[in-house]
Amino acid sequence: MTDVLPWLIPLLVVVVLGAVAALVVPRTRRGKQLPPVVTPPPTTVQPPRPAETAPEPAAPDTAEAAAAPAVTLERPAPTAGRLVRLRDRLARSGSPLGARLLAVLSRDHLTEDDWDELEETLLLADVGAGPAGELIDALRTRVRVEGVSDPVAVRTMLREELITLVGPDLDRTLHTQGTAPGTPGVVLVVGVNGTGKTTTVGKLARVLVADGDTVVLGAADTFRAAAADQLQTWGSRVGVPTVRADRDGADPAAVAFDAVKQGKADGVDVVLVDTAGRLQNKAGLMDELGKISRVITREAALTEVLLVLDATTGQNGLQQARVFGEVAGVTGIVLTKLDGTAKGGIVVAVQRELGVPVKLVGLGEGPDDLAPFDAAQFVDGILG
Ligand SMILES: Nc1nc2c(ncn2[C@@H]2O[C@H](COP(=O)(O)OP(=O)(O)OP(=O)(O)O)[C@@H](O)[C@H]2O)c(=O)[nH]1
Repeated sequence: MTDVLPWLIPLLVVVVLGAVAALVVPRTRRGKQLPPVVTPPPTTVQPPRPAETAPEPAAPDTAEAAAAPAVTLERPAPTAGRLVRLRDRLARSGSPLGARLLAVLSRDHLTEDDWDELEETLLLADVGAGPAGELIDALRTRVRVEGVSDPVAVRTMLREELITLVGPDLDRTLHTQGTAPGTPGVVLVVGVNGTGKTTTVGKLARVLVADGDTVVLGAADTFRAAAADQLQTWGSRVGVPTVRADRDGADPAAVAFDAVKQGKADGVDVVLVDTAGRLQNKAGLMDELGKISRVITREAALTEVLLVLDATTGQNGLQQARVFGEVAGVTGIVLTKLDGTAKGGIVVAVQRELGVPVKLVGLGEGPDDLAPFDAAQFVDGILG
């Protein structure tokens, strides 16, 4: 017996420990310590990819270095003064308008034909009949009363009247601040396909990052397969994560909801949600955008609904604007591709059409070619 005792004691200890473990583990599994069984979520948060412009990593010394390539984030250009910086683009796009107006107004003794020519120039630049008529009336009155003739005075007069037409007092603030403590501002970006929505969301993320905000992107354009990749690349360049669906054609409202939820959980300042741009019938559009808005507002208030319009599409763009204005509760307009058109007058027309101010303008395909809109700077741009 004394020979067996040294073996028996450890054996007993092992048996007792085994019994205790058998009793405790199942209980713990039923309790709170262990995570619940997780079903795969419909969306995933994609951390920023290494920036495309990151330098090629040097040959790594260790396996760890190879697994973690250096990420070089881009530093977006400051937003202050962007429109002034991009003024040459406007001057190029608007010069026929500005130059032609000035040329006619500088003539001695303006005739009826001259006034007709002015009106036609405004109409060709998509200003719209109503606003064009108002501008002509205002200019006629001033020419009659003030007898303006010297070129500098003519330019000043035209500048003042154009600024009045564009609306210097409209509130063009981009509402990106959450309305309740702990909730992000939520910006929903809508519009017809190809107008530049995804690009605008990417550029806007850079604007916000440049201004010191933290951002999450929601890729709710689940219709175009490449849109989420495109958005994720934009975000990656400035260290902004993208919430996206795991499969094409997923419910855009679910993605929008998850993005806002994620933004709230992460305590970010702003969530930007990109949407699909197909213009089906009005009822379908209304259903889809309505559902997206409804599910978002379960998590946080929508602080801005931006309608992206392509400035080169003229009257067609206005027609689209009308439909989206009716169904999406648009609070601001982004006018893209102003660099590619001489029809800067669309700024005036679209504001009149929707009763909503232009808040941002796209002036090129470059990452920082999006500028906050300002009436005076815009007019200076088109007058050259
Ligand atoms: N010149 C110029 N091109 C622009 C501007 N904004 C966007 N684009 C270009 O317009 C094209 C379409 O842009 P996207 O952002 O893919 O358009 P989208 O509205 O998201 O399109 P869908 O996803 O199909 O709905 C791209 O080639 C952009 O580079 C701009 O301000 N100026």
